[in-house]
Parts: sequence; structure tokens; C-alpha cells
Amino acid sequence: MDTPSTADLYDRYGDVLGSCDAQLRQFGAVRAFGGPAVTVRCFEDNALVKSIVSESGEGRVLVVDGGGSLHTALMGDLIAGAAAENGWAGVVINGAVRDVAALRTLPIGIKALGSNPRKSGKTGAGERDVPVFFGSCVFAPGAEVYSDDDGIVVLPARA
Ligand SMILES: O=C([O-])CC(=O)C(=O)O
Repeated sequence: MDTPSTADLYDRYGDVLGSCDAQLRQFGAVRAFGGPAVTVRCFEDNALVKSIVSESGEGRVLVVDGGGSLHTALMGDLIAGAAAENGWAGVVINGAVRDVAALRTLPIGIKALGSNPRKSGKTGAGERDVPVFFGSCVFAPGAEVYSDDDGIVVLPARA
């Protein structure tokens, strides 16, 4: 099934739909993707991200609130490759990635604020399955998230 465009979704749902103001960039080979959100909040530490993408993605979208930090990369080619292999539709990161040249070749949607080659911590600090908020948008676990070249929108679970 084709992913509906974010603009068509906005025209259909109006302001029931959250639309993320943060100007995240495309990093993956798949430019339009969508699915139910799985959420994680972590700051310059990506052990939780790594563990979540090792699970079966079943077409879901992992939304990572990294607090907007561009100081360390929350995902590189190994984590993104695991996410693609395990059936995640995409990963949206309010933070940085690395291995940008390799990410571009992976069959998964990836949006992030920017890039930095510096590694993140690995302590497992952070919280999973909590509502996260960035770009004037709430991403609740289970909400439908759609992303394409225009932006990222969120349809609340019961809209
Ligand atoms: O190990 C890390 O912190 C992330 C990374 O570079 C990768 O996913 O390849």
C-alpha cells in the first residue's frame, strides 16, 4: 500500500493532525514512510535505540527524542541496518546520525536533525514508550506517523 502524502493527510484531517515544525532532513533511501509510533527519549546515549531496533519492527516507526542534541550520533549504519532488516518502516530522530553515506543506501526511512561522527553513550539511560514532544508536535506511542519530503505528521491514535 502506498504511503499517503503528508499534505493530503493534512487536507483530510486538518489540525487534528500534528505537523512537526522541526526541519528534519532525509537520510535514508526511503523518502516516504509511515506506521504506528514506538517512542523513546534519550540524551546522547543510544543503547535503548539499539535494543528497540533489534526487535521485530512490523512496519512501525521509531520516534527518538534526543532533545535536539547534535553533539553525538544516536544512530549509524549498524543500528539503521538492523532496523531495516527487522522490518521497521522508519526512524525519526530529534538529534544526530552518522555514517551518512551508508544510511543513504539503506531501504528504510530515516529523518534526523543533522549528523555528527561522535559516538553516543551506551549506558541505556532514557525512557521508552512515553509520549515525546518536539517541533510543536506530540508523538504518542501507537499514533500513526507519516513522513515524506514535505515533513512529518502525526495522527493521534483515535482520530
Ligand atoms: O554504535 C553506535 O553508536 C552507532 C553506530 O555507529 C552505528 O549504528 O553504526
